[in-house]
Amino acid sequence: MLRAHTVDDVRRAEAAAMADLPDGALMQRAAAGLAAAVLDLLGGGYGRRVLLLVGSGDNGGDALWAGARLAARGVRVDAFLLSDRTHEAGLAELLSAGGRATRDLDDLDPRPDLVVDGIVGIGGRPGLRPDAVAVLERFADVPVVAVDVPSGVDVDTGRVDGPHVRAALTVTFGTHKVAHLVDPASLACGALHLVDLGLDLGAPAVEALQPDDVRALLPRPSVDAQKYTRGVVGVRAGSGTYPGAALLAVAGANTGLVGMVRYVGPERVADTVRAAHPEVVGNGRVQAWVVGPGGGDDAATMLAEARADDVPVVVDADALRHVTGTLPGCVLTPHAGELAAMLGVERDEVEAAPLEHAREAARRWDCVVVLKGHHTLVAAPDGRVRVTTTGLPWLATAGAGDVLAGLVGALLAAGLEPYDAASVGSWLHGAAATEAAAGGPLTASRVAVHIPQVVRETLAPPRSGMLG
Ligand SMILES: NC(=O)C1=CN([C@@H]2O[C@H](COP(=O)(O)OP(=O)(O)OC[C@H]3O[C@@H](n4cnc5c(N)ncnc54)[C@H](O)[C@@H]3O)[C@@H](O)[C@H]2O)[C@@H](O)CC1
Ligand SMILES: Nc1ncnc2c1ncn2[C@@H]1O[C@H](COP(=O)(O)OP(=O)(O)O)[C@@H](O)[C@H]1O
Ligand SMILES: [K+]
Repeated sequence: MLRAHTVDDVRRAEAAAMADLPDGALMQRAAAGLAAAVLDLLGGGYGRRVLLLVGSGDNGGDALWAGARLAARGVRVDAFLLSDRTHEAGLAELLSAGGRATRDLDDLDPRPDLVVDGIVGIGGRPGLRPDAVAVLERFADVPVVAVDVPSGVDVDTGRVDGPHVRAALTVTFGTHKVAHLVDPASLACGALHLVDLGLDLGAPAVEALQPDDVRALLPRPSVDAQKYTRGVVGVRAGSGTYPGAALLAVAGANTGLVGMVRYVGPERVADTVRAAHPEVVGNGRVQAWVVGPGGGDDAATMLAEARADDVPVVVDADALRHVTGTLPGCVLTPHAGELAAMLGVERDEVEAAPLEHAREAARRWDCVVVLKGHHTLVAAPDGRVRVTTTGLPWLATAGAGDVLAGLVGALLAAGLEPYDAASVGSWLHGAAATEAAAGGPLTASRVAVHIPQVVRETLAPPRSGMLG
């Protein structure tokens, strides 16, 4: 599991670790990891040119200590000091290693290969001061390595309300922070690199499933399995106006993860579904329903009929408009526009603070909420949140959400808890999209086709060192 903690969690863990360590030991670990990551990105040291942007706190200290290590490797290092206060020991170390420091923009090497953002870290308030904005604008074409977090983002919420750094790489320390995973701040981080500090941390604020976690959670048939013991998922989707949504939701449900798939909808749509998926049968008992994709005016009835069965329901698309009370055990799968309409706020507000809105929705409807987007959030009513980091922007295509709803329904029917079904489904969906895209465009149907292959690769046992 990739885990992200709040600033308070990190401060507590750092204080505990520092009590047992010599002064400055954590900063040395951080600086060593940062310097190594920078050298890696530069492809070497000697003759390269690096500009450090140095703020007043320990984030600037990390940059200076790392700069000293880079200078010792032959990198030409300039430090631009943004504050009257500077980490003194770090600055002295940089200067004695042959680096330069200035407060004058015009003294800087005009063509650095890389900018290191040590403006602020976890102690920063969101936004940047004009002097920081000016220097970032001057070197706008140069890739930035952010120290700990891209300066200017709100570390605990992932909001970006003002100017902020856009990094190609973020080198963080001890643990990931919420802003590394949650949009829109995650979009400013670039690639992530974690330097271990040996901190002892508690429960994370948000987490992201990794292949091992998905492997452990994936349903698989027991040796004595029958189709009914593996679970049956039912899909109530599609209408005369939107028959395709039924096909896509069924395609997401019918990837072999359950024993059987049922489809309930208009006869003409059912004929199309059966033609494409001969395994699919009609109405009957199910362990989970998927309702809403392409439901149009029938969505309210679909939801009411599914709810009458007292099994978990994945509520998607048109059915989301008919959610009135709490839905314990169920999963809602809105995108930002749909969640905004449900909460009575503007879409922009949800997009600016998806974590806050997903958590609020999960609490309000007492169920798991999947807020779809670049980094889809899966929020549980008790406050836990998982972030999906698989997938790619090509997945933002019509019908992709229908496939996801079907897939999550199948995992629910197979017996996963709603939080696991939603997060594993979203992870598989993203991974299948990446496989389907293979570096290019994709359509929603292709995402469904690639799900079995992703499941296969995820289930394959990790290679043992001894057996090769
Ligand atoms: N505490 C520790 O043991 C460790 C801390 N480390 C580093 O220390 C950082 C935290 O250091 P600090 O607590 O000193 O805090 P920061 O360096 O993040 O920033 C705090 C300083 O920046 C100023 N500031 C706040 N918002 C600003 C803004 N928007 N624009 C300009 N200046 C602003 C504040 O006045 C304050 O002086 C971490 O992010 C990490 O990089 C690492 O060295 C690992 C060990
Ligand atoms: N920028 C992005 N990067 C990666 N995935 C995205 C991005 N934007 C949207 N997605 C994903 O694309 C899918 C779109 O689903 P949805 O909005 O429901 O479309 P539809 O209603 O047409 O099916 C979701 O799984 C969402 O997480
Ligand atoms: K920073």
